[in-house]
Amino acid sequence: MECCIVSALWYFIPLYLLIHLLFFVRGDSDFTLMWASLVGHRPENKLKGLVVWVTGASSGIGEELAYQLAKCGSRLILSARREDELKRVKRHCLEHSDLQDEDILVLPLDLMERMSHEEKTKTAIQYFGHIDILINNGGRSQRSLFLEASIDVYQALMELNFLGTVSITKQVLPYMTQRGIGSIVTVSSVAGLAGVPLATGYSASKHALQGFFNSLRTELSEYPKVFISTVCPGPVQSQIVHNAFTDELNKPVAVPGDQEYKMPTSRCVHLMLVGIANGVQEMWIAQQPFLLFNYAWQYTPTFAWFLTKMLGRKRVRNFKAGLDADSAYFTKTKTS
Ligand SMILES: NC(=O)c1ccc[n+]([C@@H]2O[C@H](COP(=O)([O-])OP(=O)(O)OC[C@H]3O[C@@H](n4cnc5c(N)ncnc54)[C@H](O)[C@@H]3O)[C@@H](O)[C@H]2O)c1
Repeated sequence: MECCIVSALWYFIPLYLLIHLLFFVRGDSDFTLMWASLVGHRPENKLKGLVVWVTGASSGIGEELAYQLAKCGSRLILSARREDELKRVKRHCLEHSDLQDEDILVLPLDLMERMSHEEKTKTAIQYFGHIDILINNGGRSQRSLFLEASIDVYQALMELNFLGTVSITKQVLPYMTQRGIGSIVTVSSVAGLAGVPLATGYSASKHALQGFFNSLRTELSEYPKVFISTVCPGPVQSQIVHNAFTDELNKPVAVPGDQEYKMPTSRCVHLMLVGIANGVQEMWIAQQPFLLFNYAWQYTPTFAWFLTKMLGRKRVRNFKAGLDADSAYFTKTKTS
């Protein structure tokens, strides 16, 4: 009998390790999220009927969040600065889901206008009665060298990505602690875990978010049903490069480059919703080699530094030559 168990283990353990290795190499999310997507709750079962507030809902990840949440049957509050774009997203949601007009509130909001956040939150609460999930998604990236960029750009990045997010959270969280239930989900980035050349201010703002929400999660331990989640995507198809800050405020990115090599927005958002449905606290969502890079940062930082310097040098050189800095990681450098 003992002999049978030992020989079964001889087969089982390598098979188990092989499955893990395959997921590791082929996967596009961390182990916890991967596990949740295999055996966890389905978003369509868990998120139906919940009230979800999405900031930055007018394009990219936020727009796709609106579409997939609408299909799950969540009731939505859609926020960004441009009302016409939000109305377009709302129309699309209504055309492709069973939601009714009254299930979606368009609530224009500028994350940088912090004085307005209390009133906006009251409007949302008055409309739906409560908020189940706040998804802090709105934000902008950066494409400029620190030596060339104005300090105003750094101020704007912190005001928008960090303080804007903290400000909305400050307004919404008391309603959740009062009810004893709710989720605050914040879209951070791989740049919130590791350093990224040409994005020193962006990376700093996302590191700030990581530090803030990791601390807040611990502070809220007496509210076991109030969840704090951070999402760390690698490159995802969206308008993020077009909308990035450069070395001066209001100066557009010269060479946004193509987005094709990045993770499809729908895949990223699907994994996010799986993570939200299963209360995953930190989600790493990235195609390879970015996912491996995250693991390297976590477990072998010296090796990660070596990689960062090698790839970073290439990225900076391409940028200085006026080429698209991003696609340089993957293909021959592209000029448009
Ligand atoms: N796309 C990626 O590769 C990637 C990777 C990691 C993290 N992220 C993060 O994902 C989030 C969404 O970005 P995206 O990729 O969809 O880019 P995007 O540019 O397509 O969307 C950004 C959204 O934020 C909104 N926004 C910008 N400034 C705002 C302001 N002052 N007030 C209110 N809303 C504002 C925009 O209107 C838009 O709706 C961001 O927080 C970004 O940092 C993106």
